[in-house]
Amino acid sequence: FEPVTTSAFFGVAGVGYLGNKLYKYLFETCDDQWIRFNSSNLELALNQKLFGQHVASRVVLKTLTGYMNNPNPKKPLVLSLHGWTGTGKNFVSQLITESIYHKGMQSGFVHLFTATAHFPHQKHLEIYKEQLQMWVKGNVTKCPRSMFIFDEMDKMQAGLIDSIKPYLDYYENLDGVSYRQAIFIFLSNAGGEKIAEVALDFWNKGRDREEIELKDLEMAVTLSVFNNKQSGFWHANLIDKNLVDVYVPFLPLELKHVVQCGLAEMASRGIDPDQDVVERMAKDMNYFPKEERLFATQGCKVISSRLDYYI
Ligand SMILES: Nc1ncnc2c1ncn2[C@@H]1O[C@H](COP(=O)(O)OP(=O)(O)OP(=O)(O)O)[C@@H](O)[C@H]1O
Repeated sequence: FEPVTTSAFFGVAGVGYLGNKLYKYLFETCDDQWIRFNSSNLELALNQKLFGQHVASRVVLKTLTGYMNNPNPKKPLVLSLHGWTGTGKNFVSQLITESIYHKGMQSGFVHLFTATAHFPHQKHLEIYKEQLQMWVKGNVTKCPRSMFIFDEMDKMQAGLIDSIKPYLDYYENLDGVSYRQAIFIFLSNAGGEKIAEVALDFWNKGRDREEIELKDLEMAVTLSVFNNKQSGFWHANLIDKNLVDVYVPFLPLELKHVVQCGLAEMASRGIDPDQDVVERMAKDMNYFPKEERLFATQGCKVISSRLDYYI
């Protein structure tokens, strides 16, 4: 029997320690080396990269900072982002992930579901429900600070979200798993038209867009979500049960925001931003309502492909 000498022990322990360090350096792990919320980064990104969304920007920053700084949240964070197409809902989700996960959307702890891609067949609803439940449970067990983004909520079959409803609730744990560190983000166009009506009303009254507050839009959003029986929210009664922490309204974008998006797109491609080119492109796009031509029908969504014709 050879007693292990102190130096040999520390040698082995040292190699183990270094190995562990190297592993954590190379592979994403569920700890603060890879997952750390940076509120100032989020604030900066929202201020500099997101155009025309003063309400959404404020609500997202406040809610996320409050939740992430709370060591004992009573439930997982549930955000529901609403608005017209191309107004920045996916983009904001991306900025949120980048402020928490070192790898942003590429993180293995961020899970994106799209109704049409992941749950396309109505007849498979029961299987989807089971799979979704297992996926969420399995991933939160692996990493409590997991994020789940559900895009196209209005195309999600009513009933699907039912299966994960218990996970969004105030339980301390379910079958030994606590969901309180998890973040759920729902994206949908529901409420987009009503939000546009409010924005148009402000414009008609000669009021500044920046005067619009969350309270002016909240009712518009919750009512349209509540009244839409087709919506994936309907069956799950997330509204009745107050499981959604905040509804984040996205305003329809105006020509000046489309121009900002165009300039940002040019800069991101390493091209000198050209105001004339971008304005020409922005003016050729479609706007609604027909008479006022105030809001971009496709928001900033098609900018990157459109720009190619004008450069
Ligand atoms: N408000 C905005 N500020 C800056 N860029 C934006 C904004 N809105 C959209 N964009 C740009 O347009 C792209 C498409 O927008 P995004 O996918 O976020 O729209 P969406 O609201 O999720 O649309 P949909 O409802 O159709 O899914 C983004 O990747 C971003 O580059």
